[in-house]
Amino acid sequence: MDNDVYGHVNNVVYYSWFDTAVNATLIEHGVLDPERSEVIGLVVHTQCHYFAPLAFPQTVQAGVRVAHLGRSSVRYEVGIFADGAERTAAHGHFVHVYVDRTTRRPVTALPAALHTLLESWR
Ligand SMILES: CC(C)(COP(=O)(O)OP(=O)(O)OC[C@H]1O[C@@H](n2cnc3c(N)ncnc32)[C@H](O)[C@@H]1OP(=O)(O)O)[C@@H](O)C(=O)NCCC(=O)NCCSC(=O)c1cc(O)c2ccccc2c1O
Repeated sequence: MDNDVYGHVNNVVYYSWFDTAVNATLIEHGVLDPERSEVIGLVVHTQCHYFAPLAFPQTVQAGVRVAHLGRSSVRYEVGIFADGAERTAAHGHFVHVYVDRTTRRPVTALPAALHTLLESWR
C-alpha cells in the first residue's frame, strides 16, 4: 500500500494487514475457504495501537496469537513489525464470530479442525 498525504502508511491499512494475516493463515492450513466454507468469520470488534510509523517501501511481518477462544468467537491479537524489528510498530486485536454461511447466525461450536488450529495459536 502506498503512503498517504502524511508520508506514512495510513492507519486503516493496518486493519487490512490484521485481516490478511489471520485469514491467509487459516486458508493456508485448509480450515477456511472464504467462498465455500459452511462456517465463516465475521468481524465484530477491532482495535489498534500505533507506536512507530511505517512507510512504503518498507516491508512488514505480522505475528498472531489467539487470546480468547469462545463458543463461536475468537479474539486474535496481532503484532505488526517493520521487517527485522524486535519491537512492534503497532499491535491490536480483532474478534471473529463464526457464523453459518447461510443463516449468518453464530455457530454453537467451532468446526473441529478450526478449533484445533486456533488452540495451537494460544
Ligand atoms: C456476528 C453476528 C451475527 C453475531 O450476532 P450476535 O451479536 O447476536 O451474537 P451473540 O450475541 O449470540 O454473540 C455471539 C458471540 O459473539 C461474541 N460477541 C458478540 N459481539 C461481540 C463484540 N463486540 N466483541 C466481542 N465479542 C462479541 C459473544 O460474546 C459470543 O461469543 P461466544 O464465543 O460465547 O459464542 C452479528 O453481531 C453481526 O452480524 N455483526 C455484523 C458483522 C459484520 O458485518 N462485520 C463486518 C463485515 S465482515 C468482515 O469484515 C469480514 C471479515 C473477514 O475476516 C473476511 C475474510 C474474507 C472475506 C471477507 C471477510 C469479511 O467481509
